[in-house]
Amino acid sequence: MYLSVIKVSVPVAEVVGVEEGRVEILPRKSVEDTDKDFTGGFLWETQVSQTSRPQLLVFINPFGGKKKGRKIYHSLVAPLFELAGISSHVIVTERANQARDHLLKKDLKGFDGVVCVGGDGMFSEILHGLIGRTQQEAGLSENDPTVALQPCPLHIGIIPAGSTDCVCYATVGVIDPVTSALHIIIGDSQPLDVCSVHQASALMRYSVSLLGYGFYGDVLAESEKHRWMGPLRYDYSGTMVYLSNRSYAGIVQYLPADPLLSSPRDRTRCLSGCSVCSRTTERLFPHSSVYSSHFNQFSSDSEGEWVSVEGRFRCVSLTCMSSSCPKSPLGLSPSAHLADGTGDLILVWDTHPLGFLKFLYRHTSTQDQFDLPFVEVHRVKAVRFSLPSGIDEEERGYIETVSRNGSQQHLSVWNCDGEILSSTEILCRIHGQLVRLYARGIEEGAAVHNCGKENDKCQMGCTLIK
Ligand SMILES: Nc1ncnc2c1ncn2[C@@H]1O[C@H](COP(=O)(O)OP(=O)(O)OP(=O)(O)O)[C@@H](O)[C@H]1O
Repeated sequence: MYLSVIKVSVPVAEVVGVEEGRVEILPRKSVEDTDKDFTGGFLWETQVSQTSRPQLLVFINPFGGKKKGRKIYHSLVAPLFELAGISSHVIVTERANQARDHLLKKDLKGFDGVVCVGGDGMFSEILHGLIGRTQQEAGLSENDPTVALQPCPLHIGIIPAGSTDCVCYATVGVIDPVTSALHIIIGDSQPLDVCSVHQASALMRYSVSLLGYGFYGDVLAESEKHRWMGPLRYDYSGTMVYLSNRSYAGIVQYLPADPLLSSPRDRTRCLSGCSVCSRTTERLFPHSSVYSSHFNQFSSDSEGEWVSVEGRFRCVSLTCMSSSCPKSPLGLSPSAHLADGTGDLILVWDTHPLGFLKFLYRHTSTQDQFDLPFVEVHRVKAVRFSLPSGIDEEERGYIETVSRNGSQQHLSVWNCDGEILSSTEILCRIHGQLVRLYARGIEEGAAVHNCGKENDKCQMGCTLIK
């Protein structure tokens, strides 16, 4: 649908700012300016009502990040929703998991999307609530790791207001509440893969970014002991864990993805309109009906052959997206895709401390972190992790065991999107495009700085990527 303004034609879905006599995209407009820009008088009121603007259920975590969730929503986001004619039902949470429980139990009729105002933990609550609700309604058991989960009909919007906003950063390219609000208003739709994590026949959690055993598990466990330090705890804990120089025994089995479709080392980036993800949409939803024809990704005939490796690892990581963040501009796996139905499995074998430091350091630069003799990366559909015989799962956590060479070692824990898992032996499966976000991926022109900041504001020394 096109809106004609004097002699200029622009797609309605792309218009976010209007002034008499000219039309321009104003992604970083301040709220004070939006009155005259956004409505533009009768013309906008008429046109806006013809487009389908979402009905939203909004959850605000008042304690996320710097505790500014409420302020961010009411001063920056709500005025834009109001101007766009969006009706929103706002719930300020009073406890952890309130949003998840609401989504699992309450009437959601009439809502097009759920918005979380908070950080990655809050996003995870929404994710678990919506996936759980959708499976309940479809009569599917989340505890069965072989079941093809039903995609969620409601979109998720993220208004970043946490101390970690990695999912927002990885799907929008910047951490900015106004930009995210505009993606919601426009009704952008970005599919996202989700990894289910099971122990035996019980669902443990869902993950969209990092599942890490070894180094990343230890850093999370260590940082939990130092929460009082604030965000600095991650740097401190990273240093302490690095200095402890640990490696862990394990058996990793994985189900490779089709190597003809893409590779974790093809040096491409998953950007807005990514062709690999678009082909996956066509494969998963051939009749373009997301909710009626979900492809059974785990049918036994299409599964392929599992590969098994055993040894000692510095870390074992599985990531469903690049997992880029301001500290690691290109991310854990720079060529990973948001919505291709696969994850990247990164195996870092035991090595000398300087080698491992080199690997870690390369995450902060554009150097290829996989181009090291002790590192492997595989694009996979599923991963199983188990302990070699002789190591007891019951002894998980930080119970010390004595390794063969006599030095003291520990079992590690799994870091699942910032939460510690209570099991070591797990089965992970990637569910292609299980949820949709109000986002459009990282735009080519916008991906100027991978730290998400503009040229003059970047203090990370991050590398400019075109
Ligand atoms: N009202 C509440 N009181 C306490 N905890 C809450 C409340 N609402 C949500 N939570 C929980 O707070 C956790 C952290 O929230 P969020 O992700 O928004 O902030 P964050 O600052 O990024 O978190 P983190 O400190 O983990 O980095 C989430 O796991 C969520 O379940």
